[in-house]
Amino acid sequence: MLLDTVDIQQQQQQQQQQQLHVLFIDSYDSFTYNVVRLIEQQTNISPEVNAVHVTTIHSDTFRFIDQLLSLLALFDAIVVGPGPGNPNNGAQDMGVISELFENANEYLNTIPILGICLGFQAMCLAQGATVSELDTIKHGQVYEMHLNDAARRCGLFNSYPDAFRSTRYHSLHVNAEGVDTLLPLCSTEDENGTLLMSAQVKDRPWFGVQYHPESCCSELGGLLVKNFLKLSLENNISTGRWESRRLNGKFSDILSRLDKTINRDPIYKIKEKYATGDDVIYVKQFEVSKDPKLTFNICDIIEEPKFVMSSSVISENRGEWSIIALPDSKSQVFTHYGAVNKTTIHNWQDKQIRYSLLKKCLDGQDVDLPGSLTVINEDKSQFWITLGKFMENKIIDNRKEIPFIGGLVGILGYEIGQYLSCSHRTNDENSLVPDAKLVFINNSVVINHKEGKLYCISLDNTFSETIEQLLVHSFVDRKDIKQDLPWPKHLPEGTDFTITMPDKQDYADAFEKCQSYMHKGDSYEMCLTTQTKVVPSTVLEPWRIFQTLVQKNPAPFSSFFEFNDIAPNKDEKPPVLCFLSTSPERFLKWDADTCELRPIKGTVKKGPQMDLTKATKILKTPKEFGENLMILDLIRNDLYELVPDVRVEEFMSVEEYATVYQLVSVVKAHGLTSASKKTRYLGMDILKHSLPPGSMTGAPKKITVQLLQDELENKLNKHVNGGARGVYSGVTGYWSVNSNGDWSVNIRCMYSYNGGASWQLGAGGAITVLSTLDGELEEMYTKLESNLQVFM
Ligand SMILES: C=C(O[C@@H]1C=C(C(=O)O)C=C[C@H]1O)C(=O)O
Ligand SMILES: NC(=O)CC[C@H](N)C(=O)O
Repeated sequence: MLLDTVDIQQQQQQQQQQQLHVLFIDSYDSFTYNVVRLIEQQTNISPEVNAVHVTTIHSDTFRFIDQLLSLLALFDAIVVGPGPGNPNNGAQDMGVISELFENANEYLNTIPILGICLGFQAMCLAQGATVSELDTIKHGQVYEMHLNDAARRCGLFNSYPDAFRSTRYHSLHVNAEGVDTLLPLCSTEDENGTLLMSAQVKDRPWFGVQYHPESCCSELGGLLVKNFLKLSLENNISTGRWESRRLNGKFSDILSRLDKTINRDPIYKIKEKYATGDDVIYVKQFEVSKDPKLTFNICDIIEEPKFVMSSSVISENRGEWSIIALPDSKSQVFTHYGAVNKTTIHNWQDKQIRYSLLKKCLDGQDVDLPGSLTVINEDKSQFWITLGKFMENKIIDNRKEIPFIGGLVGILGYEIGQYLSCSHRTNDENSLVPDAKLVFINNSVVINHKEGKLYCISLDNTFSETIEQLLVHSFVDRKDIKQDLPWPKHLPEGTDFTITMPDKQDYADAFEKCQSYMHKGDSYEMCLTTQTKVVPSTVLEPWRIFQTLVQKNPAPFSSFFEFNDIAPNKDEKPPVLCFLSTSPERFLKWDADTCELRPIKGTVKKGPQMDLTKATKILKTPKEFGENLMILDLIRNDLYELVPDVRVEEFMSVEEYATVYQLVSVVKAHGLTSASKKTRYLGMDILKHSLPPGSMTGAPKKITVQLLQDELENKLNKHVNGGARGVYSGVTGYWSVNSNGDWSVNIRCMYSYNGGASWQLGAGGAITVLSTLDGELEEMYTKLESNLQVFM
């Protein structure tokens, strides 16, 4: 049946009528989207209202409160979210939020508001309560909440039991004693005494909770939100707000403009259908040994340049596959230099491109671009779009069961992530350091260790016959690969290494500063990292060092990347970026429809006195539990920002590695493909949005990475490139043309920006209020030693 325009308009109006519109004010927190989705998940608010639309803005989206006030008639309720900072600091920490609560006029008094943590504190402060530091701070700790009689009557806790458990993330607390306008509803007990956990502003539809209903360890968070929405609806009906809602066209315009104040544009539009690429793709499959050492045996006989993403230990769902990517003269190399906002694109070892010329381009000089070279002036956010545009025409619908069939492989450094500035040059040669380097691979050898299968794959039917024959001759149908790698376990004798470590006192100072930020409420967890520099007396081949590394520290994500992408020339030495890693940590893996993150947080050193049972006990204590929970909630937030269906699939498992035990959680997002066209994202979008990895930053991410970069690591690591983390703390992996991707966190790695003349090693760990200086120093040294041992 055809509907005429009037019918459509009526239908749209009805739909809008059945939706509540909530304005969420975010203070740059890392749990924001956990709350936003919790609100959106509430359906059946009443027989008439069955959906909620949330518009998220930042606390500084509007400079003046009047701009915000003029919009409030459009919304059915406001949620003021959690966040870093202290409400006593007013607009400096809270943007327009303080004024919102202080602006108590007749009109505002009728608007339903729910304040969470920081939002709750700001609401109470405006009523005359005090907000001050807790003696014993609680970050990522789960406590029992107790309701009082008033809670029973107010509706916010409708259908609640008397007690329930919820997560707390706060350094500050509210004391509302003697404040007549505040009605306490809920409290908890701990070393600090009895603490206010929820209150209502009397005679107003303003509520608040100190705890975090959205945490994955909180009980009944959804019910709290649903009750608030019900109360909001009832309030709005009785005050006439509901009737007077704007339902005209302007309303949707304003909403969609507000929705766009936070940019979540995908890096490219996903097509409905992709070509299969059957006419060009070449896949040849062989039976081989299941031993993961096979990868290294193979690497040893392939003399061509190669990038290796391999496993030296096989675990369930990790390290089952190894990839040997073979760049060739058609491979395009994408390099982004954040310090000068430039991206270069050129073919692998294009003989016409000299490094001296590339340098001139980067310095901004006007030169004719030779050969395949393109230089684009763009910042890092635009760089993602460049990658997206390039891949748009490469995606094919083929062999999805193989994780990698060709595509972009490489490294995304720490500073390419959000909220960080890139101004990264090497101390010694003052040369620019790339913030990202990715190479498009046509030819690869991909191995499934679980099934003992090897694939020679080419995207353009150019797989080298010589290599294929060599592989068949040496490995196919042979189960007897060399058990001991044919490599020596130690670096050649006679090489001396000068090792510069971070200064212990500098580390202690940075640790103390972290404690003070966390006590002030600016951060809940800070991943403080150090850099160590190693200069060998003679330059050793990176491959030679990798051989030693993988034997000494086996891990599911061992990577070898030597970017010889500029052809060597006798007059000049391009600064080759080398990256050797034995990372235990997956950051993000995706296929067309799902993505998985695997944050590691919580570390215990192995030793004669430490077995799995003991380690498990330690890893389940409040310190390690809180550390992991904070990052788990942060990761959920990173995913929830783009995808509505996010689940915790594994909760704090203990995993054993060569030198440590670690606490690992797994979070998955589902339904990437099934999302509506407007909200459809790729794994690469999720990667862009969630870098830098939460396990390397702490929480809340924005303020924490800024404090780490500008106040702490610039001093602590001044001996290495001005304290930039560079490739350390970034990610390494691939975006395959069959829509799969897998990226590991760049930890337990070493990297050189000068072809091996000097090496750097990063190591660190999350600091919380429960950390001790000695404990953190030991953790940092343990991680550092796991790779530094190669040189000792
Ligand atoms: C910072 C590092 O590791 C990170 C911090 C961890 C922790 O605090 O327990 C664990 C794994 C990594 O996410 C490192 O290894 O250098
Ligand atoms: N999670 C929060 O909102 C924390 C609020 C405030 N910064 C505190 O630390 O108490």
